Amino acid sequence: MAVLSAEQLAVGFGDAPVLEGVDLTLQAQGLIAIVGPSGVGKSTLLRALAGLLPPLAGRIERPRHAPRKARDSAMVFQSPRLLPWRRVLGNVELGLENLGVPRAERQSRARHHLEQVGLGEFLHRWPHHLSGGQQQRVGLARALAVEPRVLFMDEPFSALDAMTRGRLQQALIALRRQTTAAIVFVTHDIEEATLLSDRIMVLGHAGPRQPARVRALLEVDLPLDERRDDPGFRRTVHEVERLIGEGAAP
Ligand SMILES: Nc1ncnc2c1ncn2[C@@H]1O[C@H](COP(=O)(O)OP(=O)(O)OP(=O)(O)O)[C@@H](O)[C@H]1O
Repeated sequence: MAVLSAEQLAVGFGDAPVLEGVDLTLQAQGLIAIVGPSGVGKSTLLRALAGLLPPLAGRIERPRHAPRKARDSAMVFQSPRLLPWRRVLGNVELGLENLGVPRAERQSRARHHLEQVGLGEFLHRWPHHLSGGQQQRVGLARALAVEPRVLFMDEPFSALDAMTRGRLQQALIALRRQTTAAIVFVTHDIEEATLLSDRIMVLGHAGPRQPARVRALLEVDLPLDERRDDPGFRRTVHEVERLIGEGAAP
């Protein structure tokens, strides 16, 4: 089921597009990774798709469904931006308060999503008593709790050490089986993109003073479990590296 579609989207600031010609359809339960060189417009595209930045051209459609106490989308950033004066549970309940969800339901939804990210034991901790990886898990639970149709993640694991990052990648792979949200995941890390996604959108600069373009949209047809061990994993990583390394787009 399509939860969002974009057609010939141009995004940028003022009247100058940073990126143009983006066609994209997001399906429930899919994960698309967006990769490309620094400054190509990955975060700008994410913000436009999330409705935080008006597109300069093109159309974004978000099919409407029956009203429910949920959000169309939620964001997870590099830093989780937790409220220091609220405990873990209170931080996750926050978005549900804004949706007008009654207290008992709020608490049970927040608990459920904290358990989902492996933090069932930490409900009453203060954020500053958590590690960076645990704080990022709280941010993820907070985003999941509003049951978004699309979950936007902007380099969510890039501030973490390699081991914590690996654990959170595995947590996200497990989560994909339990959520119906479509996930859009911006990353610099091509291995991470290949590990997590079923499609990879490669953005590329098209030339000096020209807006960037979509260079390729690859299908990643590999099993989610033990994906690194599949011979197709390296092939896909190399293919994406090659696409990013290419000069000007045709
Ligand atoms: N608020 C803004 N006003 C004007 N230009 C901006 C603004 N934010 C970003 N830009 C410019 O838009 C372009 C794309 O930025 P964006 O952050 O989307 O790139 P990115 O691909 O996410 O980069 P990185 O990988 O380094 O995070 C850059 O040239 C950047 O300087």
